[in-house]
Amino acid sequence: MIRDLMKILGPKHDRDVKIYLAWLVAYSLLQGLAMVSLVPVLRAVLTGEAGAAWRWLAVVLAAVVATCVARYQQAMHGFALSLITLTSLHRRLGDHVTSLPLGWFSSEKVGRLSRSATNGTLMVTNVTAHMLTPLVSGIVTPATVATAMLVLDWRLGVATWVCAPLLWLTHRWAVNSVGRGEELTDAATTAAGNRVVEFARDQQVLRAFGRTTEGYRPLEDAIENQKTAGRTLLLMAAPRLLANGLGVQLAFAAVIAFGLALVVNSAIDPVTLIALIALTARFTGPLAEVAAHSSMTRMAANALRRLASIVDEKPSAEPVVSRPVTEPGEIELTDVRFGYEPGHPVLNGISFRVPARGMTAIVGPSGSGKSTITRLIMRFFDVDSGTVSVGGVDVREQSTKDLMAQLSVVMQDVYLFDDTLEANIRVGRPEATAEEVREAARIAGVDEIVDRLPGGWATRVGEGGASLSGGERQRVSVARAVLKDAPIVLLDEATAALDPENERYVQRALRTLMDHATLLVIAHKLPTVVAADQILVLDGGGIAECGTHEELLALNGRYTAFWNERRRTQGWRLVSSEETK
Ligand SMILES: Nc1ncnc2c1ncn2[C@@H]1O[C@H](COP(=O)(O)OP(=O)(O)OP(=O)(O)O)[C@@H](O)[C@H]1O
Repeated sequence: MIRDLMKILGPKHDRDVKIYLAWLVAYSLLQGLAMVSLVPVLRAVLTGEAGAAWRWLAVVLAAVVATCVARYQQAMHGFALSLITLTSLHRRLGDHVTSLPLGWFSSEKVGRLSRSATNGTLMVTNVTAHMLTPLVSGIVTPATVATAMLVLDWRLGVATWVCAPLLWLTHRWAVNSVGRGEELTDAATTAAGNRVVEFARDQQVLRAFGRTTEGYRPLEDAIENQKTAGRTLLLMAAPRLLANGLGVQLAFAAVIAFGLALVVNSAIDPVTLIALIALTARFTGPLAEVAAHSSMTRMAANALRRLASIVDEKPSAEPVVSRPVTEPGEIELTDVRFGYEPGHPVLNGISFRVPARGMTAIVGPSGSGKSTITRLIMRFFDVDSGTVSVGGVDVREQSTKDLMAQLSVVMQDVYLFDDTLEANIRVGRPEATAEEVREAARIAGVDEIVDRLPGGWATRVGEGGASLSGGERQRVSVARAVLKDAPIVLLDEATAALDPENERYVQRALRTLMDHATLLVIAHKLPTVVAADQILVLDGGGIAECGTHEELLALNGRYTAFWNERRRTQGWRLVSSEETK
């Protein structure tokens, strides 16, 4: 738990944690000593030695004052650490997450991150403020008392130490069951949370297929799993926690019974026994408190471990020195093998070169790995073997900043921030002047959207660009690429037909981009394919054919089949629309 806490707070706060722990241990030790010093007081009172009683009372007082000072110090340091956790953990998580490879961001991981960043952080804030104190004092104070018992009466001391491992074992047994149960409920809660988000996001599809009234099976299953996990936690943990509390009281009773047996056999005088019973009663208090806090402590330990596991995730390997680009605008893949999961290769030793300037189109059946190629070029994932070079240099030898400076990306799923159109275009190059932003907007046809919006340039576009149509969002994305003016543009052409107006704007912007950039297009439309300087036909994890449109048609192979298929589909559409007029 402490190791995880240090990990998530970072090395900068190691010293703060150590000072806090030192005060906490000092407080727990002093608390034990204060309890022990009560024994001679009691003994003196019971035997009527007034002078000794006053002397020992002074010792008790001194021990109590020292305990209070240590308690105050540990509480203040604990609260200070809590504050540090609250203010710095989100930043630390944010900084770390931005260094992770983009392949890490699956919906399951993002769901877990969001739960850790909210509930987890609150839980961790409580660790130093409240939770560690009963845990540490619940171990150190009884250990101090039990050691002192050895000095006061070795037989009762040994009896107390014999109980300790048994108590520890029942405690671990109870706490581990809480931990396991909590892991199950956390996984089930994360899954249910993800399903709720999916249910809300996909309302359009669900309603279109009438799936909202009869219920959405995956969500119902996830909620049912969550209930089962909660019940399992309760059934697993409650009896064991009860047994743990009972164990503490039984140990207390056993030590008293043993002491009484010693008195009966005249091995110890009754006065000492009464004093030691008073001490044993104080001894069980902190233990009972550990038992009472054990489930919360275990949950906090799990939250700490989950946060620590995020901080432990390896950032993308960045080179010590980023190698400068040697062939601006060029992309080359050499014998690249890659799969998302071991044993399921997507690309099987693929090699091709995209020369600077001009347009290269990638075509191929769905699932053949077209988008995967663009992800490898952007280094969202690292190849299993082979090399991906951008600008003449292996992407692994370039810093993310240098690599991304060479690339503009226009994907099908355009995400817009809930901000103005201007701010959304400016994402392409934040330092661009207002004129440059307007010029990029004009080239991509965004100015025409602005004219129609009630607030003009100042209109907010809603979360994800919800107030714009798909075609309009793509125009904004193209404007970003125009503004960025990177030497390479990766474009995933929209599969859905854009209306002629959007199509015209997007094509015009692409021609502008092509004037001084390399265009690598995942092409879905025949005019784009025909206009390409080079066409790569992807199939079976490799390049099946490569050449210009004419060269590939002459081969009469896969490309010809693809071409004929697309023309037939397009022809069918034309006829169909004619007929409906
Ligand atoms: N994040 C991922 N994790 C696991 N497998 C994936 C992931 N992304 C894609 N795949 C799998 O990799 C294969 C290639 O996917 P990719 O998206 O590159 O195909 P594509 O040719 O772009 O398809 P489409 O034309 O339908 O977009 C597919 O079998 C797909 O299921």
